[in-house]
Amino acid sequence: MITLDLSKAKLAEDLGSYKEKVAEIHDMIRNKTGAGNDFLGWVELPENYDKEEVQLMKETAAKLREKVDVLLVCGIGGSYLGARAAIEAINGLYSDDKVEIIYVGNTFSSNYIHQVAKYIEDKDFAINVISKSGTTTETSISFRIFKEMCEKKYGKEGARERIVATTDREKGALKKLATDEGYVTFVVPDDIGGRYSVLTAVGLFPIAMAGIDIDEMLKGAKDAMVKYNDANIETNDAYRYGVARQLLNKAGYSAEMFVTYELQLNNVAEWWKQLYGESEGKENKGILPHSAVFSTDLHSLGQFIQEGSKVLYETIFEVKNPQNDMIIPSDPDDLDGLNYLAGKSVDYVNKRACEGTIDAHVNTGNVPNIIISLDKMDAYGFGYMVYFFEMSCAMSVYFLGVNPFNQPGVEVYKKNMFKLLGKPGY
Ligand SMILES: O=P(O)(O)OC[C@H]1O[C@H](O)[C@H](O)[C@@H](O)[C@@H]1O
Repeated sequence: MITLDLSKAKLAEDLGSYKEKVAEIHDMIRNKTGAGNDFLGWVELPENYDKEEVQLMKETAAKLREKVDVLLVCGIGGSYLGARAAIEAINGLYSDDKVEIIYVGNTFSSNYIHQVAKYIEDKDFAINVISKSGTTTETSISFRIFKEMCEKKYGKEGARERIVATTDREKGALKKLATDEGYVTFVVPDDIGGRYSVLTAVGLFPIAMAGIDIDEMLKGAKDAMVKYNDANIETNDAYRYGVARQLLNKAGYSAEMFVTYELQLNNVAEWWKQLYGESEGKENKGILPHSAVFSTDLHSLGQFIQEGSKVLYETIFEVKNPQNDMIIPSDPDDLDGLNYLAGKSVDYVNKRACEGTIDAHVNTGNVPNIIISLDKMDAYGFGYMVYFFEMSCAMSVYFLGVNPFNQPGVEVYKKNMFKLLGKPGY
C-alpha cells in the first residue's frame, strides 16, 4: 500500500547502524515508557476504538445528510486538518457529493466568517463543533456566531437537531455547553492529542458527513498498525522514513519540503505539517516542515529548490493511481505543438513531470529526495497513510530526543492576546 524509496536521499550513514536505538524506541512506544506516554492512545486506536460510538457517528451522519446541504466543521489545528485532508483528498476540491463541507472556527478573519455566513444564509446547514480543550478562541467565536444563526433559523429545537459537538469526555466549556443544550456529543479520547486525532470522532464524523466510508478508513489504519508493529529498522518503512529525516537533519538540512503532485492533497500536507512541526519543533530543535504542490509550485519555488541555498530536502508523496484521468485530444492544426501527447493521459504527463523533477533536483540540484508512494487515495489508503505518518513521526521525534506529544510553545501568543483582549485572569 505504501512504498518508501531512500535511494535518492543521499544518506551519509547506514540506517542499520541504528538498529538498537530504533528497537529501544519501538519498545518505548509500545510499552508507553517514554516522555508524553499518556498520549499514546493512537497506537492501538485502529483496534481499540469505541465501536458503539463509530456506529452512532454513522447513524447521525446518515440522518443529517438527508436533512442538510452544508456542514460547517468548526475547529482549528488538529481539530479540523485531518478531516479536511481526508475529505479533499478523497472527494476532490469541487465535489459533487450532496453535502458541501465548509471549514470555520480556524480564523479570526472577519472577512472569511462574514462571507461564510452570507454563503449559507439560504442553505440548509448543520454544525459540527470540534475542540478537545473546549476553550479555543477561534473555534468558540465562530461557534457562537453560527450557533446563533442556526437557532434564529431553525429555533432552539431545530438547532439541537443540527449541532453535533466533539470534545473531551468531561472537561471544558464546550462539554458543559453541549450537555446543557442536549447536543449529540462525540468524545476526543484523553490519551490522544489533537494532531493524532483524525481517526477519532474529530475526523471520522465530518468524514462520514462527506459520504466517505469510515469503516474502510479504520481498516486501512488497522492494516498499517499490524504492518508497522515491527522493531526492525531494516524492514519497518515507517521507522526508516522517521530515522532518515533525522539523519538528514544531522547532516545540516533544516527544512523538509513535503511535495505532492495533486492540488487536492494540499491539506494532507497541512495535516502533515502540524503533525511533524508541533511534535518536534521544541527545545530549539526540529526540522521546519514545509510543503509544495508540483508542478504548480515548480513555476514559483522551482528555481530556489534547483539552485538556491541547500537548506532543504524533499519528501515526495506520490499517489500511484489517480481517482480520475483524462485523455489529451488530438488537434488537426496542432498550432500548440501538442500532438506528440495526443492520446496520452494527463496523469501520464504528471508522472513524467515527477520523474523528471526528481532527477533534476537530486542529480543536478543535489537536493536529497525521499520518495513515499501510496497505491491509491481512497478511504482505506487514507487510513493507512495516517497511521504510517503518525508512527514514523513518533519514532522520528523520540530519535531526535524530544517529547513528541506536547506543544507548550503554542500558549505564548495566546497569553499575550488574552492580555490585550482583557480576558479575566490575564
Ligand atoms: O481541539 P482544540 O483544543 O480546540 O485545539 C486545537 C488546536 O489548537 C491548539 O492551540 C494546539 O496547538 C493544537 O495542537 C490543537 O490541535
